[in-house]
Amino acid sequence: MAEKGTWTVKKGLAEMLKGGVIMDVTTPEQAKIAEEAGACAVMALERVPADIRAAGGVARMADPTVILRIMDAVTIPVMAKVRIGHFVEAQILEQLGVDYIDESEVLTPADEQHHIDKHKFKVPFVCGARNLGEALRRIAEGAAMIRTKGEPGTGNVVEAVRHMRMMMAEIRRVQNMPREELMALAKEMGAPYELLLQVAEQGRLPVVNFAAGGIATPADAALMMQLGADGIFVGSGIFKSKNPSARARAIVAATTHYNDPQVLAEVSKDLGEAMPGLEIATIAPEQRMQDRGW
Ligand SMILES: O=C(CO)[C@H](O)[C@H](O)COP(=O)(O)O
Repeated sequence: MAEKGTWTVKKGLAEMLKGGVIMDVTTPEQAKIAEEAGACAVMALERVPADIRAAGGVARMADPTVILRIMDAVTIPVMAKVRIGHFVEAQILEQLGVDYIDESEVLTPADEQHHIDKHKFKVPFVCGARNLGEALRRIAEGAAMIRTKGEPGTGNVVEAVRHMRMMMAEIRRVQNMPREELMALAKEMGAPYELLLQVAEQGRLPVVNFAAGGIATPADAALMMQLGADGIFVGSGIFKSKNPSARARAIVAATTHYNDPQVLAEVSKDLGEAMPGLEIATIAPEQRMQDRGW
């Protein structure tokens, strides 16, 4: 059996989630709804991003009691969020035995300059990124999974699209570049050269890349998959909609059958109202979650 905490195991765990939907949940009841709808994992947190946005103040790691109750309620992997740079919250989550930690911009950052040294942990980490340089910096720190950031809690997919298009365009550029130009690009992107070289050779990130932030409909999920996402994170889109179970099932089906318009048309019917959306231009700069971290 592979030893827990090695790079291969950490990365492999994320690969097993490929093609699936990871759903934010705040209670064991929501976790059961997610599992029954076919989620490949759940993410335990105190409030979904739309509620974090509305509440203001400091958003922290969820109460361990709630996380443990969620772990008891489901058989699928349970992830949980820590604040950027808050390595003690991560120590606590590792102690609780969660399957994955999300060092997330959705919570209030604890450190404005430094992310967690994720190599120190046996539990794997996922981190957000808006472009290739940011993704490779997080991977260099030990992230075994990446998700594009989008703008969480808005129900507006436009930023998720922007970040995924940016990531894929940069990967294509690197792939087609003469090798002697890579070092200068590594310097410009602030990306480790060895990782950039891997991207050039493999034509993809060294770890799986899900899409997150603002996905609210089955069509949004399929759009992100067609743009190249390996899977989907949905938070507010499900539990801030009128019928969470139906919408959760539909988003799972749309993620699986993302290239089949007939299925997409079918699963998009009769879902009740989607979450209310937010125009990105109306968000004050200091409330933009995607700009947290670097
Ligand atoms: O993984 C996440 C960020 O850490 C969230 O699950 C994701 O960003 C949720 O965003 P939204 O509420 O817009 O679906």
